[in-house]
Amino acid sequence: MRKPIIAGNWKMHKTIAEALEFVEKIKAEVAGTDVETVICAPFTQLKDIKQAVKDTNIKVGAQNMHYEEKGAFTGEISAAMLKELMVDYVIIGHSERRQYFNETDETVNKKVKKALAYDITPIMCVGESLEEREAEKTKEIVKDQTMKGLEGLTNEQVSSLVIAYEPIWAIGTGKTASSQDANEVIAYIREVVKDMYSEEVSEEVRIQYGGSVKPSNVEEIMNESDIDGALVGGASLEASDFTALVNF
Ligand SMILES: O=C(CO)COP(=O)(O)O
Repeated sequence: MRKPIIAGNWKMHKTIAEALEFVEKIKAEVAGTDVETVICAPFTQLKDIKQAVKDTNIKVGAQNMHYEEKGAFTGEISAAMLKELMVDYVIIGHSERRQYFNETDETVNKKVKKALAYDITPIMCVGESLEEREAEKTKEIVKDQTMKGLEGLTNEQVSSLVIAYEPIWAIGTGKTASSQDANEVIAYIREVVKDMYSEEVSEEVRIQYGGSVKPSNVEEIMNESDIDGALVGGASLEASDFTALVNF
């Protein structure tokens, strides 16, 4: 059985004080859940959040990292730096990073490998744009991104990571893919993983949906056969919404 995983992606929101206030509000509310609960926060908050959740089941993720070990990469953060903070997850290849920060399938692949080498679980994002969807290229795009992103990994590594299917047109727009559509694409990604690795790996890898997930639609999405979780932007910023998502 794949453990459900709800992850909040705060993007560029919250100060440390606001983050800690949020954590205090959700701690008790998510204490009894079997759902893996993850907060992906900006770098500046990670240390304090990790400290604040230390006696809870809440996991902490970063939103990006560099693939090199160290060096002259002004403004970047390495896997070792995240590991030092005991970060559990790292989002890799979010569409906003692909769009605004030149992230490519090749850098995504390098980052996935580096995160795994440091025992940080990657949440690797894939997803098509509106033009690509309208041109009926959704499957082609997600297949390409999945294959390139996961290239050269072991079965065990792929089984352990998380993939997030986030159609770009559904991010922050209020437009959600219908749960059936999202499930169909996610089942297809599972097929791609099966062809690349094995049936067992494809049954073990967890695949989330992301794009305008909110308390009112999370249950329907989570009830789909192939969707194991959600990667949530806007609705993860309010403690009451986030706890509702985790307790879907
Ligand atoms: O990009 C997302 C999560 O990574 C989705 O954002 P929204 O939930 O705000 O649409």
